[in-house]
Amino acid sequence: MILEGKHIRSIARTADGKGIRILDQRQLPWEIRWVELRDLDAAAVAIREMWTRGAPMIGATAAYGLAMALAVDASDTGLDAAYAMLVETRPTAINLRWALEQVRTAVEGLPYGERAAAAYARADAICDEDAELCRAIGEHGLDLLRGLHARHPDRPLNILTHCNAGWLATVDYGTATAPIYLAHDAGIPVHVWVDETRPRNQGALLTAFELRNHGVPHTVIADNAGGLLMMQGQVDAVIVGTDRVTANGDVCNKIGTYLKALAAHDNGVPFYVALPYTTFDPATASGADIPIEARAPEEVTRLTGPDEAGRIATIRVTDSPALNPAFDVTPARLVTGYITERGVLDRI
Ligand SMILES: CSC[C@H]1O[C@H](OP(=O)(O)O)[C@H](O)[C@@H]1O
Repeated sequence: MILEGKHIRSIARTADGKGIRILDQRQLPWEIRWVELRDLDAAAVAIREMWTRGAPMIGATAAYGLAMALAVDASDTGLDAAYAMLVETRPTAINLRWALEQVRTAVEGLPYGERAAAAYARADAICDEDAELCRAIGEHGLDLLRGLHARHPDRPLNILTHCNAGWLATVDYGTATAPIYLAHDAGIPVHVWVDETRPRNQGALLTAFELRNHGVPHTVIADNAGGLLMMQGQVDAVIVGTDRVTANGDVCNKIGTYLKALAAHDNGVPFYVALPYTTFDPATASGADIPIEARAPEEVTRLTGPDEAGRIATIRVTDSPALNPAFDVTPARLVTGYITERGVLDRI
């Protein structure tokens, strides 16, 4: 999306076409560091260690990771080994498995010498498709926000979002942010309450960075402040992204999303989930069946970032044991609607 005044995507092929170029999101917003991933191992590390993250972005990176692997070993054994390594990097976002299956289907049955090119082509198409899907999510979400703003045209529309479901989490536009960007660009005054999103602070670090670059008014809040704001009538709608929506409409998303949905339900605030259908997983019956990624306790017990002098420091939040589930599940009954490329749906 907009970065340093230019419209760019969050992932692209390297100049020689063999690798990919992504932003190392661990350094944002303090440093805009583009990195080149040039083989399978680099792609796996980047996903597992969250250099790059967000369901569609994880899928796109994995797709190219498989292509890079096939450029080295296009045998069935090599394909299976690369697939297994990539699919194990993060268990929750369905886009990872979906994208790997797309590439595997595109190459299976081809002569070994044609597989790498077919894999790169499918990965390219996944990126182009994702950008278009997210733009369409934005268009349908724009209609929704236009209607919400018409109820009180005298003041900005206040949207609360959790984590980062922005263009950094996708190839372009984002999912939850796409309607926000399009509404802002259409002249609808919109303000965003940005949940900091402990423990990795994707909201305070990444969503706030995106909104600043796009010129969208926003305010970072502690995760625990959203309920009060809703009770005070300061939130017109909640829009979040998702890592997987199951057959019954349950929504898996960053830890803390469920608590926002409960507060929204209790205060009559509409709660929307924005997703491309590539994040819909009809093969999983309900949220109870989704593997919830458990990440390192140190993400909770330590904080790392620049001090006032710009020196990177790590502080100890606590020396006690910590539990760090990365996602939770919001039951479909708490979801007002799903903003998709096919429209805003009251059921998926
Ligand atoms: C558009 S998918 C965004 C989704 O992914 C994030 O998870 P993570 O930062 O761990 O990759 C979060 O759940 C976002 O809502």
